[in-house]
Amino acid sequence: MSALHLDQYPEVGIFSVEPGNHQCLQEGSRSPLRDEVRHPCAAVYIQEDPGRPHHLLDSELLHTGLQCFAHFEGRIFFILDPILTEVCTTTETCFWTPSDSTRCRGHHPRETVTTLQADFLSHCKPVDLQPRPENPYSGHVDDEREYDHRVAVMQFSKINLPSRHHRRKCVYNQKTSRRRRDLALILRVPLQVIDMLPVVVVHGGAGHIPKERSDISISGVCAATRAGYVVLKGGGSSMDAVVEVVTQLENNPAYNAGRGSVLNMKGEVEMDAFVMDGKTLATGAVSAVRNIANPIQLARLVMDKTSHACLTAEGAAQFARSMGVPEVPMESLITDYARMRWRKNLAPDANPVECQMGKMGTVGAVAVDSEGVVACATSTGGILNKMEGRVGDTPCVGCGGYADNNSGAVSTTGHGEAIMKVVLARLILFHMEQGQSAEAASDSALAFMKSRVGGLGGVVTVDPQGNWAARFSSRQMAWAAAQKDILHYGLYTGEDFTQSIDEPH
Ligand SMILES: NC(=O)C[C@H](N)C(=O)O
Repeated sequence: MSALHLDQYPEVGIFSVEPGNHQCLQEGSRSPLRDEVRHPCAAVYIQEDPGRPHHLLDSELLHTGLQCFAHFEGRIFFILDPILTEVCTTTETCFWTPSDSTRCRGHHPRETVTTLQADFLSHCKPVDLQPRPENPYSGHVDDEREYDHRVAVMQFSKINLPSRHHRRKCVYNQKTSRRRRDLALILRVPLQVIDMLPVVVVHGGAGHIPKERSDISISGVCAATRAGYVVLKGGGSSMDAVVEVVTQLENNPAYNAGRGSVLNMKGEVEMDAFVMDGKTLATGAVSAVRNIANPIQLARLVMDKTSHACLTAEGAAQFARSMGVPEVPMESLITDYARMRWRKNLAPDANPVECQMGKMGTVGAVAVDSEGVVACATSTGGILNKMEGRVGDTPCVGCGGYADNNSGAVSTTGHGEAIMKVVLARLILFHMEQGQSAEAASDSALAFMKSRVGGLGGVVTVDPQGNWAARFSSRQMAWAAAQKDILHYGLYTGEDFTQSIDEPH
């Protein structure tokens, strides 16, 4: 029998109710995931498909599933679908089919299973789960995708643990797993995930937004947020969603990213962009790139197509050419507004601080998809009248953004030099790892940046469960978030307007 290598499937694993509590694991379990238990997770019960044979999964997984049956107290998800057969097709051993009743004879406690099942179900309430965008096991199975759409998830409000007697039977069944009828597959899915996901949170830059530009700033982030949410609801990944959002904002001349970027000392556009995938910690960045409409897409190509984390200036341009990314004239990226601000800042009586504040408008997004994978994307033209070749915080890992499924994702905006000094995005996730909420962690890191280095900025933050925050220490930050078909948005501190996601802004 070919074994299923659990470590290849980060979403399949053993878990305990409390992070760090391994008591529910079978003694002597050889699971490679044994030490990776960090989050409260969901257990999944897979009912047999009446029409199909089940195949035996790796017996170790069966064992751990049984342990879960015996020890998991409350709050369990069961998937009533033969999704497991997707996994099982990698193995040869036939497990059980309803027609194959001989295998249920004798020692198989059929009634026990049925009773347990009825008992479980009587304490279940259905919860919607989005069809999974991509079959995580698709490398092994190609004809089973239809099952994705048949997943029904039940959340327990209360569960009666099997009696000792039942447990003993289960243990027996571990040894004779050919006769087992019920399989438990355990997914590392935080329990709250089902309700709160997917979610996308977007910013259009922290700073001081002139009154006449506040409406377009807000409507732009709202429109981009909706677009990102559509991607997520359609089963797209969080990475697809954040890249879509940022691409839209780069194309919108109201922001300091892509078209609309601020100009450097020489009156030219040089842009930075960054993406990060929380599942693998893969990153991609470009810095000081010119003549490209969507630096965020180039950053994603760096992540996907190279073994590097960041390409800069001419090297990035060469890479873009090799990838067939079209070059655009710099003029097409420069708006009248950007040129006006640049000139104003060159005037002898210009107040450089005031001018800097007026031009903020870096864009960024974080998202968690239905699979619980987090991602971030950030793109900027940098700061006004910067020196040629200046690289800001945006493309630096942990500064302009960070994404890690173990803690969350952040995209930042604000004074890049200050953000780099405190490694703002990673600092926020550090606070979250210490137990702070997304909101509290964002506030404390921003407060630290202000007090320690005098820097102002803003962030959007999510945790893998879908809790999110849009926080800033600057006067304003255009932001929006979409979750549970509701659009949230705001510009000044304390604002959180809501409307249905379908309502035009
Ligand atoms: N507006 C911004 O967010 C600027 C960006 N953080 C930079 O310093 O490059």
